[in-house]
Amino acid sequence: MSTIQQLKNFIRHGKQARATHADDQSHAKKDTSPHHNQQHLKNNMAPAISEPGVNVSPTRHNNNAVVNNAYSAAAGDAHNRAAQAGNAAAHHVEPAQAVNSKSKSRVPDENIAKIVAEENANRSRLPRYPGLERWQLIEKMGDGAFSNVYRARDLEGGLGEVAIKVVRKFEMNNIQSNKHLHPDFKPKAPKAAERANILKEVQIMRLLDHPNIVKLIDFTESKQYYYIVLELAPGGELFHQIVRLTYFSEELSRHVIVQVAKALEHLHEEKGIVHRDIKPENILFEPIPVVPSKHPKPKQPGDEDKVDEGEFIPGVGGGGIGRIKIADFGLSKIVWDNQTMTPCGTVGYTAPEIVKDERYSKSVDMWALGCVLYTLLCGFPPFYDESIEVLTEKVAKGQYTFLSPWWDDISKSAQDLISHLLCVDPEKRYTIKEFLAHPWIREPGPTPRDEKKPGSNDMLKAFDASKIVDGDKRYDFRSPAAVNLREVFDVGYAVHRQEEEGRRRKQVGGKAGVSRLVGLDEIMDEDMGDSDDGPGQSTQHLEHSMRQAHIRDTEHRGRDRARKTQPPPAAEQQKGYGQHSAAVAAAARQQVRDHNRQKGAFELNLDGATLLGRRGVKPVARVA
Ligand SMILES: Nc1ncnc2c1ncn2[C@@H]1O[C@H](COP(=O)(O)OP(=O)(O)OP(=O)(O)O)[C@@H](O)[C@H]1O
Repeated sequence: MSTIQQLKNFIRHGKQARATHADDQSHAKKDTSPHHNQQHLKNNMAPAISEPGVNVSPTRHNNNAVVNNAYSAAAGDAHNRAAQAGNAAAHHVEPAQAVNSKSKSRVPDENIAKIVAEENANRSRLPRYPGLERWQLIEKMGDGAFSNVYRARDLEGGLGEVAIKVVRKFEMNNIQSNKHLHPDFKPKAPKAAERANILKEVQIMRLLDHPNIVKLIDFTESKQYYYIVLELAPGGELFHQIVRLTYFSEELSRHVIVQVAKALEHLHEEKGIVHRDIKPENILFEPIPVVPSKHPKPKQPGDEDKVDEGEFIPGVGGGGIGRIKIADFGLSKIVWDNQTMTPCGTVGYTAPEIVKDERYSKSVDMWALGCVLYTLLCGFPPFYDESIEVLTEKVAKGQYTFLSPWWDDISKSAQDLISHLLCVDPEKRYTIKEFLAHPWIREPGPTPRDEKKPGSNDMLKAFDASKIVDGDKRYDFRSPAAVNLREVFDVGYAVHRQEEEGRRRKQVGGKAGVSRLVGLDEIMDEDMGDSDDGPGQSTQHLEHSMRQAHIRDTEHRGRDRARKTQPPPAAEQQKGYGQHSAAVAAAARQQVRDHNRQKGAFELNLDGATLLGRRGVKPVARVA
């Protein structure tokens, strides 16, 4: 199968559940019927989300008559909304729901629709989940394919504020039944794979303890949900700060990228883990107050909308960005050395051929690190084209440029470092150690930029950042602009990962007897023989071991952290959580589906704008 075909499949199938979920959301949001409005007050009395067959007993929030009445009414309304959501799903022929009745899911259709509707009907009305009584949900911060992420407070006090990822098991169960709608979708055991992926993510996070990696605090589950309790990164995604600041100074870019690199060093060198999804969405941060610039630079034409980064304070940060934390280990793998049976990087001596394999595997993260650094410095990604075919080719051939005039004032040393990361040959690409030893990292000299940067913001405008405002208003990350910027990142990374890992798999597969890299993914894919009737033995085993995985010793760490990470009031305005995710992804994927339907081709569309179309300056490609 061609790379492009694989990519199409990746986009269509890997992300479809998220789109389905988002479609439900948009329908729920659009409901302005009188009935809906009448029920609004009652709805604000959030019903606890019940599990089928589980009685919902009154909690301390609803143990009086008034609230109980409201609860019943709201529960009734939830049924109506569920029906609407169900209809909406049917209109969209979103497979996860449309074929649900044919699946052997243990959760009946109407209950799934009800739960999804209750979860998503009103973002300001937070659901209550069975088994999460210890936590008070404060705010929804983001969502993923099968999950919602909330900021929450520990009602028992010790752990302060955390992020809780609530993962819906039932959608994972149902996604397997999509395959007949997509002829080329032939997963081995999708239910097992999806569930195993979550467990694997938790399993990997349990191994990690680093200041630049979001810590796992606890893992529990109910019948229908997994609950992953995580250290809170109160600033949200770095992505939002890039959109906000347009581009970063070299000092701030270094501050960010060094911390990401330290996290990767821990993963690669100490734990033998590859992250495989390093991108601005998965780089979170702790906010700091912005110190106004002592000598504000005059704004250049085209930079009118750029928010001033403020003073950079060495060792602390700038632009509102303090400590960096990388998150989302959903695609991560342990790279095993199957001679020593230890994860690669954990032993002092490793045979040359293994070092080579290991290097290939980890080099995917180094490529991504180059993409992130490039983007931080200029505000747009290194690889872009409106056509997915051309984009694929550009990524495969490593065709990028340090575009003039945007790169004119960025140091040659930074460009040199990037060129060692965006290097097509993984053998020549910098390792994490080489990266950290580069002069731009170790001996930062004076940086020539920021004096003059004509029209740099126009590049961002190609992504239509018109809704971005400063002050206490939130940015509109649901805009097509943000959709497209994210999509460009996602597609670029996916192309590269698939290309490089596919090539490697072929090479390694052909060499019998040579040590093989075995990711936990592959172990799972091979071992998880789940049937429709229930999880396979390996999944069960893993689930069992995960149930034992309550991480008690984090209570201390949590307490310390809660003290340290109270965001200062000024920083409050800086945060930008990932509430866009589902809507953004839905819009993007809808666009993709429409394009596929209309043209039979897959293209990225920037609302008719080419990346350079609106900038009004002729680009000069200088360095390839
Ligand atoms: N520890 C955290 N602190 C603050 N925000 C977080 C945290 N974890 C996740 N988020 C927010 O929730 C979003 C979704 O989280 P995450 O990427 O882990 O979910 P996911 O289900 O794996 O998503 P995807 O399907 O895109 O991979 C993040 O992009 C971020 O905005």
